[in-house]
Order: sequence, then structure tokens, then C-alpha cells
Amino acid sequence: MTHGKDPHMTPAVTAADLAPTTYAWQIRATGLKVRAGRRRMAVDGLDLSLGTGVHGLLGPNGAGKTTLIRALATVVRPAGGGLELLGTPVGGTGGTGRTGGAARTGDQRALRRRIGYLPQEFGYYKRFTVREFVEYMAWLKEVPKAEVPGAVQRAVERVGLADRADARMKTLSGGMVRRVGIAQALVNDPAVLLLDEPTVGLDPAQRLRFRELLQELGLDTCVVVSTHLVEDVAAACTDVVLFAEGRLVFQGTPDELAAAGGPEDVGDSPLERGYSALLADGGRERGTW
Ligand SMILES: Nc1ncnc2c1ncn2[C@@H]1O[C@H](COP(=O)(O)OP(=O)(O)OP(=O)(O)O)[C@@H](O)[C@H]1O
Repeated sequence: MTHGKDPHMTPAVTAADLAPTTYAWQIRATGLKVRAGRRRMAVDGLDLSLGTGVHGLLGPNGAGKTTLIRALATVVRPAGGGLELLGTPVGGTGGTGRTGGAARTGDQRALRRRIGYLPQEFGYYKRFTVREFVEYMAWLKEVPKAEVPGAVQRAVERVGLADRADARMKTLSGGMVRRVGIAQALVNDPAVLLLDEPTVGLDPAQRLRFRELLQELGLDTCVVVSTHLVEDVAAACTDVVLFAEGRLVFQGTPDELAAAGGPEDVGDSPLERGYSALLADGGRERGTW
């Protein structure tokens, strides 16, 4: 390698660029704590290791799923514990990195280039076309200029919107906007893909297509997908992470989740009954929503 010798060469190659394959897990949280708002500890001491595959994040309303995903997307900084993404510590007080747990700005930027994130609600300029919006996101993700048109085209095709690529965002249906959101999350070909409720608003045919896409992505990507639809998990996830009150309740395969339930548990399917059984000490017995 010759970089580092020429003072005119920018940007500097960071540790994250040089050592992308030295981690055991794409995502590793140890005693992770993340606040939502000023006070509430929405993630409260989470130990979780995730590698390649599709990880379905399930949990009741208010469990802390969105807050966890925001921390994984490096949008919010952990309040405690350790979090490593692609081998780079991103914050908290318990990390093991050379910077005492927090990534340096250069590492953080390099990391963000390798993360895809679909927030529960995302903003966009209504006058942008689909292509312009996804291009804009590619630019934010620092996709090399020459690769942008191809990357945008591929992402738009993957969500079945090639024929609407030149339509303005304001003319799209809610489900199509959601699919544009998925396209922008994919445009940088991320190593970690974070999708917060991606199937909301998708019609049944699109949900099926999306599950296929998830399975395809899970072959070489660490995908975390939060959902309320247990069928999404059954159809597309290699692994279930069940989360309640900021803590991990269960991690295992969909079959293991199903096996946790019995006929006495609430639900229309084995997975739903497993879900209810594992959360039985929580909301269900108190008869709350
Ligand atoms: N900005 C905020 N200020 C205060 N509390 C918040 C804030 N955002 C979220 N919370 C609280 O933090 C907890 C976790 O919220 P979060 O949105 O992460 O849950 P969730 O599992 O994604 O829920 P849902 O399934 O309803 O989307 C909830 O009790 C919520 O009320």
C-alpha cells in the first residue's frame, strides 16, 4: 500500500477501512444502554451479538426497538455499556476500542458508509424524483461518484420501482414511498442494514416480494428488521430477537420461538403463541394492551 506517504492524498484511510474483516460479529452490544428523550432508558443493559443473516426484532409497543435501531444506525449515542459495529466501537463507556469506547470522527464516517438505515419515518423533498432522492442519499453515504448511477438503478430495481424512477416523490402511494425508503437504505450496498418496520403500508404482493429480497440480502449482510408482523419473521428471518422493556427476552430461530408456546397461549399461529408465552410475565397477564 502506498497511501499515507503522499501528504496531498485525502481522505486518510482509517482503521475501519483497513480492518473490515477482523470482527467476529457485525453487531455486538454488551450491557448497552440507550436513552429515549432525556430520561427514559429505553435500552437498558442489552447483551446481543448479531452476524450475517436476517434478524427479526420483535417486541410490544414501547419495548425500545426503534431506540435500539437508532443506536445501531449511530443516530443516537449510547448512554452506557459497549457497542461495536463492524469491529468499530461507537460509544458508551464500556467499549474495548483504543479510543476508550467512542469512535473517532473518521472511523464513524467510514462506518456510516457501510450502514443502511430505513427509519420508521423518513423525510424527503416532495419535488425530488425517486431517482433524485436515492441519488441524494447515495451522495450522503459517500458512494464514489462514478458508481452512483449504477447503484441507484440497482436499488430502485430491487424494490420494483424502475418504472417509477422518474416520478416525483409526491405522486407516489404510501407503500411506494416505503419502497423508496428501502431503496435508499440499500444504495450503498451496506454490510449492516437496519430496517425499522419496513413492511408497514406494503400490499400483500409487495410484502411477499420484500421477504424474498430480505432472504437474498441476508446471505451476505447483517440485516436487522423490526416488525410487528410475526409472519414476516416466519417467512424471512434466520433469527428472532425478542425485546421487552429495554431488555433481551429471547434470541433464537423462528422454530425455537414457536416451540416456546403451547395451546394455552394467546395467538393464531405457533410463532404468535411462542411470542405470547415468552412475554407472559409482562403485559398479557396484566391484561394491558
Ligand atoms: N423522545 C422521547 N422522549 C421520551 N420517551 C421516549 C421518547 N421516544 C421514545 N420514548 C419512550 O421510550 C420507550 C421505547 O420507545 P421505542 O420507540 O424505542 O419503542 P418501540 O419498541 O420501537 O415501540 P413501537 O413498537 O411502538 O414502535 C417507550 O416507552 C417510549 O415511550
